[in-house]
Amino acid sequence: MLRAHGAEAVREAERPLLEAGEPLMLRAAAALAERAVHHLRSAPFAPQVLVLAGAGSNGGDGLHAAAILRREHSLAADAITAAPRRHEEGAAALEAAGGTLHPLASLDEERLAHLLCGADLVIDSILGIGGRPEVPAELLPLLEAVRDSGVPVLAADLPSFVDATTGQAAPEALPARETVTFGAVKAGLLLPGGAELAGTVHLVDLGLEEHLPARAAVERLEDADVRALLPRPGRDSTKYRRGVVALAVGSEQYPGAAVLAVSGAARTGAGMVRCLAPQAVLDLVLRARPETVGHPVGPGRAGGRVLDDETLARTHAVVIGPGLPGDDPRVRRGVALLAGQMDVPAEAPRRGVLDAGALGAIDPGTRLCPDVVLTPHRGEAERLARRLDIDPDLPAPELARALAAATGATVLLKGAITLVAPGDGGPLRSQDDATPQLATAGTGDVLAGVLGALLAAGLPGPDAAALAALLHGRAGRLASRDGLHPLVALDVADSLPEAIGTILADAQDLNRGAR
Ligand SMILES: NC(=O)C1=CN([C@@H]2O[C@H](COP(=O)(O)OP(=O)(O)OC[C@H]3O[C@@H](n4cnc5c(N)ncnc54)[C@H](OP(=O)(O)O)[C@@H]3O)[C@@H](O)[C@H]2O)[C@@H](O)CC1
Ligand SMILES: Nc1ncnc2c1ncn2[C@@H]1O[C@H](COP(=O)(O)OP(=O)(O)O)[C@@H](O)[C@H]1O
Ligand SMILES: [K+]
Repeated sequence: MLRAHGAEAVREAERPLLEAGEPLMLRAAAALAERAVHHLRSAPFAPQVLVLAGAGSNGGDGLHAAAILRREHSLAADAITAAPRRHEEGAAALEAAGGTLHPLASLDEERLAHLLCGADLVIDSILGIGGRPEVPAELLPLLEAVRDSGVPVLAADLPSFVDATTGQAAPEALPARETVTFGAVKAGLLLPGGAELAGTVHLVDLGLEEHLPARAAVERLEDADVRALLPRPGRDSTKYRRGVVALAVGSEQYPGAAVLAVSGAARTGAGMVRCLAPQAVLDLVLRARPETVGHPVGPGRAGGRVLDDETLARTHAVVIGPGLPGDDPRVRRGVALLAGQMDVPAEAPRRGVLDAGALGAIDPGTRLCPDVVLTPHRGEAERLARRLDIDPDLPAPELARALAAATGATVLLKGAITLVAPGDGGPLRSQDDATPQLATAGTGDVLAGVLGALLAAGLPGPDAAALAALLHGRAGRLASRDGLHPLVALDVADSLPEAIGTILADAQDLNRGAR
């Protein structure tokens, strides 16, 4: 699990080490220099490095790194000082190593272009965790020139003009090939904004770990976590023990959503998938997925109980919403079931997914638990926020957190980066496993099914939600050959077994290697 922290937590953690006289900046600079050398390994003879240095400690990191590149790697490294002041100790180190510092104000357009023309790598050390996401006017031409030059950028600690805690980024901030981050992954590197600029994140251990708060600000599941979390069948497994999921999905208007959600659940390894839908929808589902257990919802029974008490007691999670109009009786009953407002046996599931059409049935009085997961995309989240009297324009992390706090449910906010705000107030999860090829109708229905299967298997809501986002994103990448070609939603469901198998097989190989 990647665990990231906000700026304040990092400053607190580094304080005791700095007070003890630990040379943190020199260590950070040495690691930065090492990564620069790594990136220059296939560069032409005598490569050149250009450091953009701010006045704070981030600038100090870059200037010391340039000095180390000169002293220890015999590389030509110089700097542009991007602020009226400069980091004096770093500047002195670079000058002593034979480097040149060009004050930005002294460079005209031609001279700047000339410097960039000779550079093989730019180190962005204008701002670190002290940076605000606004670019001063005098720096705009510099950033534009670097961007236009196409020279790869290595960001020191985090891309400049990104808020280390929220990820908020200035539109002009420089995208990096890699971010070499010091002591701890910064939350802003995992959140929308910063994540798009960071490139690969390389963490440098500075001994901060034991001083960081036990609770991270943002977490991200990785492949090793899939192995730990994903239940796999054993010799004593039965279809009931693996988890039974019931999906109230699909209508005359949107019958295909049922096929997609059911396929997502079945392909994730549910023990049994029940589908509660009109007969015409069930016919379609059964043609695609004959293993589905169908429960017809007739016009006469539309408002009635579709599952009897005994069946309900042997169902472990429900998925309500994909392909349902807001006034479908299954929506009202499903929300009432999950909110505990229905007279059902004690064993009836109180865990499940509210998606699409079911999100409209949530009002300010609806109280849910963290094992119920709401899965809105941005538009649905904004509509829900308005009904719950929450500012719909909040940045994504805050919007997800506010919706979770207002409902008690876990909120999975879909997007290029999928955010999960746990209903119990736990750390935000941020999953960046997807491909833009997933932006096509019906892929969200598949996700609801995946999540339903994981909840039915007994995973806590926040874990199930983050894991579902990871598996769904990975299946999308597989289905599109890493974003190379278009996919349709059913391809994502069909790729789930291979996506899961690949992650588990790789983990097994790693384990063997360690033995
Ligand atoms: N964590 C660790 O263990 C280690 C951390 N280390 C390093 O320290 C870095 C943090 O250093 P830092 O505190 O000096 O802040 P940094 O980001 O360099 O500069 C902030 C200054 O810039 C200014 N400013 C802000 N926004 C601005 C804007 N938009 N446009 C223009 N100016 C702006 C602001 O001044 P203000 O405007 O507020 O007066 C402020 O003074 C950290 O990221 C890491 O690289 C390592 O050396 C050792 C190990
Ligand atoms: N640009 C993108 N990059 C990566 N993933 C995306 C992007 N756009 C959408 N997705 C993913 O595709 C899915 C779309 O879901 P949703 O909007 O509910 O579609 P639908 O309602 O048509 O099923 C979500 O899992 C979302 O995270
Ligand atoms: K930086």
